[in-house]
Amino acid sequence: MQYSDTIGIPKTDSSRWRLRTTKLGAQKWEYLQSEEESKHDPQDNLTKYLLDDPAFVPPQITPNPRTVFETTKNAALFFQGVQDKSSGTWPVLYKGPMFMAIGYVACAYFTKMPIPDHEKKEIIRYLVNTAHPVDGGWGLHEIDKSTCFGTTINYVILRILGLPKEHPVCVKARNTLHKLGGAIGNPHWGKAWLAVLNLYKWEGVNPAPTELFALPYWTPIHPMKWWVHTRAIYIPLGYLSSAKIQCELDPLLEEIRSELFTQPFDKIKFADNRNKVCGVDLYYPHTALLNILNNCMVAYEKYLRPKWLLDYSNKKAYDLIIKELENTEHLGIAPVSAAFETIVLYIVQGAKGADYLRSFNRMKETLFLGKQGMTVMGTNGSQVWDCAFFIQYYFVAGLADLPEYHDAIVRSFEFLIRSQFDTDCAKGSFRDKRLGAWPFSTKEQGYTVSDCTAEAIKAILMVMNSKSFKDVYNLYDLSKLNDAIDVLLGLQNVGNFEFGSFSTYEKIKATPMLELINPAEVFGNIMVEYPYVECTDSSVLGLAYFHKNSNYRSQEIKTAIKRATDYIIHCQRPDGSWYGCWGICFTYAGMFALEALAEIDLNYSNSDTVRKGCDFLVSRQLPDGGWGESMKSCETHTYVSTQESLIVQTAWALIGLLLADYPDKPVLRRAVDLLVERQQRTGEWEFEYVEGVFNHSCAIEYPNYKFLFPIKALGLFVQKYGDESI
Ligand SMILES: CC(C)=CCC[C@@H](C)[C@H]1CC[C@@]2(C)C3=C(CC[C@]12C)[C@@]1(C)CC[C@H](O)C(C)(C)[C@@H]1CC3
Repeated sequence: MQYSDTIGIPKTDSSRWRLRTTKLGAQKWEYLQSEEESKHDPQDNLTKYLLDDPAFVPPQITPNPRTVFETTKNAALFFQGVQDKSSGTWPVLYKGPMFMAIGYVACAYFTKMPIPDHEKKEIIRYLVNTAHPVDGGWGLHEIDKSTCFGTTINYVILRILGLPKEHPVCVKARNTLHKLGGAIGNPHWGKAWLAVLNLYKWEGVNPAPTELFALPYWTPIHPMKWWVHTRAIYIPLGYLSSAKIQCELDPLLEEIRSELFTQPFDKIKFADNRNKVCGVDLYYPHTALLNILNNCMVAYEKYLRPKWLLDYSNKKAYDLIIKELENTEHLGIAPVSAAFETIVLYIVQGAKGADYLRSFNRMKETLFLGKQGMTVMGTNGSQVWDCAFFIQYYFVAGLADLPEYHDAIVRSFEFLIRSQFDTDCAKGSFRDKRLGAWPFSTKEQGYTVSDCTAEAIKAILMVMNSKSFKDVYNLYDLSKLNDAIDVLLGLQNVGNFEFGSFSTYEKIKATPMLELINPAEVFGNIMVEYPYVECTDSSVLGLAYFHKNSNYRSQEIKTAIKRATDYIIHCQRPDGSWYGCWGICFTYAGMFALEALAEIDLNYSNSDTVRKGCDFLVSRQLPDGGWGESMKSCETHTYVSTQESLIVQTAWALIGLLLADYPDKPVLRRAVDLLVERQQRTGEWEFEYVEGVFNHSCAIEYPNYKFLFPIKALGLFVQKYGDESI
């Protein structure tokens, strides 16, 4: 029973939903319109699992396991039982950020594209179920306090989708918004969405001039040297803000205008509030430099900007959007930029424009349904990343050679093969060579990620090295991994910035000083690429595993590994920890770093770095034998424990310690016991707490982690100490 049920919020008939997937991993929810259709097209078991339907039939496992390995096997059986067999992936609701759905809803409203009733109902239901239980607002992410940004945009969604102003959910959220000072205190992206929807005036939004994109590339601050996400957002956002595009005003928008602010809309001096950001939202305040630049830009836009230059630079921005769509099969890199892009396409091409229609349609692949309702995910999924882990961890855990796991591994292996990039990006799109690499989600999304490439290389090789998989050797031409290695080697930072490290999508191309002009206010470290210890660790693992299997670019790989591991050692904090940016937080990074160091044979007994790393983790073990780290660690850059230990983090710590050859076995056994105790009778582990993070301030769930990491941890334990009874 969800909260929405207790207050009578309508919902769809969950038995009518079908999850359609493609061989390339695209996932789309479809709602069957009649009982009749439903009969001919029965709902599968995976969908029932995803919707928490009691009719879900869990896979057959050994009842009452007696040993650690039996426990591991049961978990492994459960997990492969919820694989989507046709694609070889694990579709899951990749949720957490609360600022994604506004893009889809605003884009549909702006372009007058109807949102079907079943989507409307479920999006409303999701928001009702995720509203803060006390004040009814929303934050930046699902476990955040209510913020002006989260509350404003999600309130606007509810209103646009038809929840009346007087509905108690709206009343409660609105009161909270007003207590936060009203929508005037929105950060830059909030203000921008409101301005696009004509619920705010562009003069109250700091400028994002497209002229930047007309600069010659050699300028050190050229936006195409920024982090891929930031530039992908600022290209269309720049277009909309430079051209001051606004949705047609209608009676509903006029009503919403009168609800969002603490003063009448017409009395607000928007221009005076460009820099006003509600205190609870602020994570990354403006620097004095940014304020000066913004003031100059405002003056420039008002008095100096020649029309021809505006047209010229907006045309440049539009061309870049078209290239982005070409490179991503119209998906765009992620939902925020995709929504802004789709509005620009509508402006330029009109309601019948082919690119607009295709982009709008593909946005639907980021919508995902769960038991709380439907929302827009952080990306179009986490398919490649999960598959690469799945294959590797079943090998590491000693499962892959057992016949019962064979077919699931083959399906994922085939998915990874299909997902390797086999084309490069369009000329003039400022993208590096990608041929041979892998993305985080799907090949169509089109963006190389360093660690995803490295983990996929390792997974592919494990299958190709195993006698048990002789039947599929012929499916893959191993020389294609050389292309992957070329891309990966090219991603290492070997210039002035953070020598030896790896970043996410590209190498660092511009100075981190650009963070001084980070305009987003709610995120840290978004302007350029940064070195990430986890990306560096995975890259070491991929390179080292490849190196053991091939002579290709052997010397260069050796050098790259040396440089990367030196970087890992160098970026350890004095207390022995590593700060993690993509998982929570020190535990996640500790695991990856210890694994990478184990790859070059550094362990507890021969390395100070490893010893300190292990001692740090062990010092955080909770009395019940597990680990638990709070999202607060990411925000404050200081280890903050949760009260209860958590299975995913217990598994992370256990993996790190096992791979580092930590000598005190009882410490490890207690963690194993905790994982065993928490396992359900079905073989699964239940969701406990969000696992991931981005940009220091936003939490995001990785629903497959609760299977992948405990399976790896338990399997490693069994490999090392034998199969102990539980
Ligand atoms: C602030 C902005 C631009 C919001 C849009 C959301 C994206 C930036 C997020 C959503 C998912 C996300 C956290 C992701 C990553 C980058 C940023 C993403 C795409 C990467 C690929 C970075 C490298 C990481 O090791 C890992 C592979 C785990 C993640 C996966 C998800």
